[in-house]
Amino acid sequence: MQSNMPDIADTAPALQTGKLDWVGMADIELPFLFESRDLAPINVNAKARAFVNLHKEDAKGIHMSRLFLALDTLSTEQHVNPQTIAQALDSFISSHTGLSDQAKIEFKFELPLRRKSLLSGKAGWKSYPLTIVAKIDRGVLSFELNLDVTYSSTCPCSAALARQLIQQAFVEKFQQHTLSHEEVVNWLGSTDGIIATPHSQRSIANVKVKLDSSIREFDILSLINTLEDELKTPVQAAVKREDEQEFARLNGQNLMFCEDAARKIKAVLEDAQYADYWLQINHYESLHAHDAVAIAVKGIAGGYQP
Ligand SMILES: Nc1nc2c(ncn2[C@@H]2O[C@H](COP(=O)(O)OP(=O)(O)OP(=O)(O)O)[C@@H](O)[C@H]2O)c(=O)[nH]1
Repeated sequence: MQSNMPDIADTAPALQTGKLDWVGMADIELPFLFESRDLAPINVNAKARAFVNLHKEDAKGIHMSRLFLALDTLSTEQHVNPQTIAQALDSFISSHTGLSDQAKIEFKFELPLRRKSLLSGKAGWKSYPLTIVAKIDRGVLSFELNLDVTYSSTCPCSAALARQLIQQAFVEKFQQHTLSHEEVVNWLGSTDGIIATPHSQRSIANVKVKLDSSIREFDILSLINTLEDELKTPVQAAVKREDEQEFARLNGQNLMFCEDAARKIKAVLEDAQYADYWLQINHYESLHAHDAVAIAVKGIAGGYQP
């Protein structure tokens, strides 16, 4: 049937000749089973982008269906891991002999993970936005992860200003007489004892890391744990009162500007020895209607740009 049909991608002349960097499809719906170290295979609903370059200057076009069907195999017959992604990239190239020598796949999805509460022993689901970019360029494979981690940041400046107001309130209230221990404890437990509170905000660390091309498996859980352990105040899933109190303590003990968060994350990414990294810290301010942002890269030649 197909052989009787016109196939203009193969036979028609290009309207205009020239090489193209990427040609393919975006926003492809692709549910699949995702594999990563220390996690059971997870069902995710990804949006995929699939591309090859078109280096044959006079070819009319690429064969979109061949890319689409290779992704479909990944979705229906395989689990997604570095090996199966590499196979799909290889099939992109081998199905475009003479047309392409580079291929790229991007998967964007939310990774749902069970996360433990701080103290109460409960657990709940928390989703992490994740993008995986895999490329093959003249036989050389590369992987990149792009992950968002959401946390709470309490402003150190606001905390200092609030402390000053609390001191002033104390001086005004108790200037006349000597205090008993009980009076101080009672006052500290009253609303008057905390006359001002520092502002804190929901914040997001966007982190992009380049992985070693020889990796056998993804290790998203350890990257998330490393980032959250460093920030100390990740957004929580299940929360009982004891967890909320612990969260308040952690916020009070980890006051941070966006610069502080950026330096913490930069240090852990350096320690983890990623081939390259890029990070952007976003503090979605509750004081301002605008946001506080800090950006850093590893700074290698030809690497990520800030
Ligand atoms: N190259 C290209 N194809 C497009 C575009 N928009 C839609 N398509 C369609 O993508 C469909 C699949 O293309 P092919 O992979 O060449 O399909 P096919 O010829 O049935 O598959 P093969 O026999 O493997 O070549 C065709 O029907 C094209 O019309 C576009 O902008 N560029």
